[in-house]
Amino acid sequence: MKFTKMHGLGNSYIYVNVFEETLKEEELPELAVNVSNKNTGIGSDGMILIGPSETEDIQMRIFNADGSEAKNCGNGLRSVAKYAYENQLVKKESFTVETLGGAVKAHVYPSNDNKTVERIAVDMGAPRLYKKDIPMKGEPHTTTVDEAIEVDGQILMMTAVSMGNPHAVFFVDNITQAPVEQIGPLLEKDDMFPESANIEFVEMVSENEMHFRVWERGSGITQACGTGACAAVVAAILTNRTKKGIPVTVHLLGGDLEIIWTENNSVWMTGPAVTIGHGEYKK
Ligand SMILES: N[C@@H](CCC[C@H](N)C(=O)O)C(=O)O
Repeated sequence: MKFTKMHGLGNSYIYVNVFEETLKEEELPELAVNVSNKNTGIGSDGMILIGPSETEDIQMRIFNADGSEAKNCGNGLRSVAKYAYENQLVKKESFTVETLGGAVKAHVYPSNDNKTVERIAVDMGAPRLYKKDIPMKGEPHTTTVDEAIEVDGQILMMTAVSMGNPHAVFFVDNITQAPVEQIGPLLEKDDMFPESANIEFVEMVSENEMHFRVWERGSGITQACGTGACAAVVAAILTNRTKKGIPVTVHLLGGDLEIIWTENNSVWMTGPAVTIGHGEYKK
């Protein structure tokens, strides 16, 4: 199986071009687990398939390192956009990508010779806030904004946001002391999230800057999470820490993303994507 390894701010995936490779549906979860293993596989946070779409210009499917299929991936979308443009799967700078979490619009900024792309903006669409859309247990048409929950004997204030995939965001005073490894795995699989959740910790620096750490559903601690960064900015706005229309620089372990929730209810994410290399994986 031919593959390309790419990363967005250190959040790396094995990308498979399924316009060319034929993979069986039933082998995908195990393949994702195997390629992601850093000792016996290639080493990554999961596997992403780039393929044809019946409704959009291209399709992305994302599998976490534990083989679970997720509905969206921000860092993956920027890498998919770069790959699709550089490999001429799309021939325009703005195009649409189908994900299980809905369709999104990507815009690539190519080099002068049009051959390479380093920076990509993605319109991730409107955040979904109702419990039924996260999904979360409870009244389907209510939201979770700065709501107290008890985890591991601690009371934490949680804001829940779906960016096509589920996120629970917690604001902390000092990001270096955020209990990512302690609370992340406990909350990820808590009963209140029937499909599990990505868990994020955020320290506000100002209304246009924040520090961010993540425990990703199905992959654990990663260097960055694009949908998580979008959810964090939405949560900061919902809890009056910043405002719609103000660009926010999100400092993740692997680097920075620019996020803005616009007045017309779209969350834009702008940042880099990098190709690490290509190879052939013996299945
Ligand atoms: N790293 C991603 C998110 C990948 C999926 C996530 N772990 C989930 O299960 O929802 C990103 O950059 O958004």
